[in-house]
Amino acid sequence: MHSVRPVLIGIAGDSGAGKSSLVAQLAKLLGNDRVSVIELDGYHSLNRQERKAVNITALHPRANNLGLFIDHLYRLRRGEKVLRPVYNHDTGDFDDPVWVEPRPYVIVEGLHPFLFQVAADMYDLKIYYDTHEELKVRWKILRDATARGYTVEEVLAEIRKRQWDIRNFVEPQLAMADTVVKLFPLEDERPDAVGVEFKEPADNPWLKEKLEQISEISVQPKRDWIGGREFLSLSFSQAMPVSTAHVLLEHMGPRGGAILGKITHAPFVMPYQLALAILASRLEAIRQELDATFEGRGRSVVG
Ligand SMILES: Nc1ncnc2c1ncn2[C@@H]1O[C@H](COP(=O)(O)OP(=O)(O)OP(=O)(O)O)[C@@H](O)[C@H]1O
Ligand SMILES: O=C(CO)[C@H](O)[C@H](O)COP(=O)(O)O
Repeated sequence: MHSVRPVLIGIAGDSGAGKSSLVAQLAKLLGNDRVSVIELDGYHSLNRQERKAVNITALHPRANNLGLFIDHLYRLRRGEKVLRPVYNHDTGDFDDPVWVEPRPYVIVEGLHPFLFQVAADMYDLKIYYDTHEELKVRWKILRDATARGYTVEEVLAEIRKRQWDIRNFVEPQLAMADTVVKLFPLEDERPDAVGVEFKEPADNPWLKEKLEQISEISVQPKRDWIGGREFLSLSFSQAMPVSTAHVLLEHMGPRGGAILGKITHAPFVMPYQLALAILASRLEAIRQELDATFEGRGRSVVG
């Protein structure tokens, strides 16, 4: 058992939003050996055939063993390793489970990481990945019709079938998030050209406060209401000079500048690259705070 608990991060969002891709890139920036990933698809309670037989989508909580997941989250937070189940998207069935160690960062990504309050309370940061419908559908078709063995018509039919479950079991997590990251299409031919909007609760606007400290950037947040809660929204739709981004990242956390250096050496930073750097720097800052707290307690208490 570790004496210093991991930083727990939950990344919620619909299928095809880009969660796994985001996590892979964050892990690279933080150091793969410092990150453990929990893919929530492993906690499906029914395989593909069984879901079809009872006519339920993977988004319904009943198609998932969220009790086991919450138990694992609790154990990881305490610094214990867990035997996590694995879902195989090639076969539509389960593989052998694998052990997950509580490394300095544990990132949980999937459909329901903080649907239930008892889970939501355990995270250090809850991110809702709210990719614009146009990108999400394009990306899901591209992926499911190549890597997951579906036809385009099957993917479109599945998306239509899932709408009620998305509204009821995935989107409610929007209002629980510490930050909502919305990717949106730009009028740009390049397939990777996406804009990024950060929405933060008005009572805890971490990014807005950091941006306000940088004279090179003028911040004009827009107000937004999600699930009865006020959010402030900050939008990035243009490339930013790397020198400005560097000043910003240095304000964000202990390794902000170094993280940016790992992402690009170009003179300009694209919005998605900036978002990655901001998120990784925020996680480094949380890790540092947690280490300082445990240092103060003599590094022996698991919180
Ligand atoms: N920022 C991005 N720019 C371009 N393409 C992207 C981006 N993020 C993700 N994609 C593409 O979208 C597809 C879906 O992404 P990913 O598998 O990460 O989604 P997901 O949210 O983890 O989905 P699921 O929950 O269904 O597993 C991938 O094939 C990936 O190539
Ligand atoms: O919503 C999803 C999250 O990835 C998938 O559709 C779900 O995991 C089921 O996967 P598959 O379609 O490969 O059986």
